[in-house]
Amino acid sequence: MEYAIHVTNLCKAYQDFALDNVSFAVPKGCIMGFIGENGAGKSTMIKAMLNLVHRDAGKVEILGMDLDSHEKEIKERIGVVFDECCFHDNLTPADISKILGNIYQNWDGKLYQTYLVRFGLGEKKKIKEFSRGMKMKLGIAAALAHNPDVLILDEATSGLDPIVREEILDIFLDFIQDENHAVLISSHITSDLDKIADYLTFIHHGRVVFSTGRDELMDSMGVVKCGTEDLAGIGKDQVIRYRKNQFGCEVLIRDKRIFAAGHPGAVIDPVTTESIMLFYSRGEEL
Ligand SMILES: Nc1ncnc2c1ncn2[C@@H]1O[C@H](COP(=O)(O)OP(=O)(O)OP(=O)(O)O)[C@@H](O)[C@H]1O
Repeated sequence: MEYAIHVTNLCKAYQDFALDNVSFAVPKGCIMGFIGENGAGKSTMIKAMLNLVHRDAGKVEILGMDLDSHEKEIKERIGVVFDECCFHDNLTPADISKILGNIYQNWDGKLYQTYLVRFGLGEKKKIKEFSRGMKMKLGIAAALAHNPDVLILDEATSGLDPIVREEILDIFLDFIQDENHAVLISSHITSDLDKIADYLTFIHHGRVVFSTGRDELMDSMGVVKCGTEDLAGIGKDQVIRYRKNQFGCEVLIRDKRIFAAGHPGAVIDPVTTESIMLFYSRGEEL
């Protein structure tokens, strides 16, 4: 399998937080959703894999190139959007086109204008007059307009209304129709990831809990409701996490086929990205 992004054993320590040997890979033609609660380390991970913060250890390869030896080539071929607008308030979208046109060899002014029109962004309006959502859309238009092969987005859809978000998600889905393209997107809007992500990487307290195909997760895991006294009967190897509530508990099951074979007639509910996150973050191990 060819990877668009391949991160191996990345470590980064701050005084009160550390990314601990984070590894994951995004295959070409795929969208990877990066999930985890506030402070889990998603932004630090994204900054470290772009050399925006210093890495203590680990290897980052993007489009088959090592970040340390090919940073300039890599940056030419990736589009990055953060949750905060990185353009100066006094600039207009037209100014940004001039600036980025001088930076990126592949800058496509016409494509940029197409996105501005599509997103309803006036070319001459100053960024300080933009709403948060408009700034996010501008960042996405700018990231796409130099024809990148890889998009890296950190909470880039968080300020957008559901209609624009759906439009942006469609753009990402179109983008990966080219099998050489890939998207890494961190988001708290897990329903968006349920719509577009092929893979999910879940990071918790700076460590990767899982990094795997979304379908694989949805096909294997399930949720079972039972009494607390029934937990032991399910078997430790099948219980990933459980959460107590006023009626008993909910259990995240590792493999619903194995569980169903051992518990004929049991009701097994499907999982969502959000429910998996909640079990891992708030649930208990047996
Ligand atoms: N420059 C810094 N110096 C010290 N600690 C930092 C710095 N940047 C981030 N951290 C710490 O690293 C941890 C992870 O932060 P990070 O922003 O990567 O999390 P996140 O998963 O992106 O969170 P959120 O979903 O809230 O954006 C936090 O404890 C944060 O305080």
